[in-house]
Amino acid sequence: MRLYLASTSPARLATLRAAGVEPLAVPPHVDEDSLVSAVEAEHGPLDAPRMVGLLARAKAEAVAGKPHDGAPIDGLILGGDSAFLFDGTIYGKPHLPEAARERWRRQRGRSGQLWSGHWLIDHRGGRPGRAVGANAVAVVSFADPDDAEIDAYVASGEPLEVAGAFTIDSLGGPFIRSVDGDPSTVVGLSLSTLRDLVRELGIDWPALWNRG
Ligand SMILES: Nc1nc2c(ncn2[C@@H]2O[C@H](COP(=O)(O)OP(=O)(O)OP(=O)(O)O)[C@@H](O)[C@H]2O)c(=O)[nH]1
Repeated sequence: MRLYLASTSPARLATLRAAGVEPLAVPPHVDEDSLVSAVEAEHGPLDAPRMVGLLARAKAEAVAGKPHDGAPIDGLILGGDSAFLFDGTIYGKPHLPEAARERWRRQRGRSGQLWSGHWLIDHRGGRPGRAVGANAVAVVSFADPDDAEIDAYVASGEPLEVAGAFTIDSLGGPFIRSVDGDPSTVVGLSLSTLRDLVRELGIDWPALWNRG
C-alpha cells in the first residue's frame, strides 16, 4: 500500500519512516496564509484545530488534484499541518530570530498546546475515494532555559522553521519538561491518529509497512 505524504516536512517523513512506512513525499504547494485569510474573512477567526484541519485537508487535496510522475496517484494521500496554541494565540513558525527569542522568553516554564491536523484521502485506483480527517493535540510543558541558552538555541537556527519555535527530538529536547499526549503529534504527525484514519478507511495498519 503506497502512502503519498503531501508535505515537505522532514520531520513528518522521518516519523513515518521510523514507523516502518516509506512514503512518497510530494510538495503540496499550498499558500497557507492566503487560504486561512480567505476562510477567516468569510467565516471569522479559526481556532487551532480548525486551522490545522483546514490546512491538512488543503495540502492533501492539492496533491490529489494532479498526477505524480505523469501517472494518476494510486494509494493513500496524507496531508498534515501543525500550530502551537499559547496564551490564546496560535503560532506557526517564527521565521525571524527576534520572534523566536521573544516567544521563548514568554513560554519558558509554562505550557501550551501543539495541534496537528491530519487528512487522509483514499486515492487507490487513481481516483479520489473516501477521505477522513482528525486533529490531535499534545500539551507541551517547557523547562526554564536562561537567556543565554535561548540565545544559543535561536542562533542554531533550529527554532525558526518549526511550529512553536521548538522541537522535542532535536536541540530543543532539553528545553521540554513533558508532553501530555501522543509525542509524534508534537513532531507534526500523530502516528496513533494516522493509524485510526487508515483503519477508518478499512485498511489494516501493517499493510502500510514496507517489508522491502
Ligand atoms: N523535528 C521536529 N519538527 C517539528 C517539531 N514541531 C514542529 N515541527 C515541524 O514544524 C513544521 C510545522 O510547519 P507546517 O506548516 O505544519 O509544515 P511544513 O514544515 O511547512 O511542511 P508542509 O507540510 O509542506 O507545509 C513541520 O515541518 C513540523 O514537522 C518537533 O518537535 N520536531
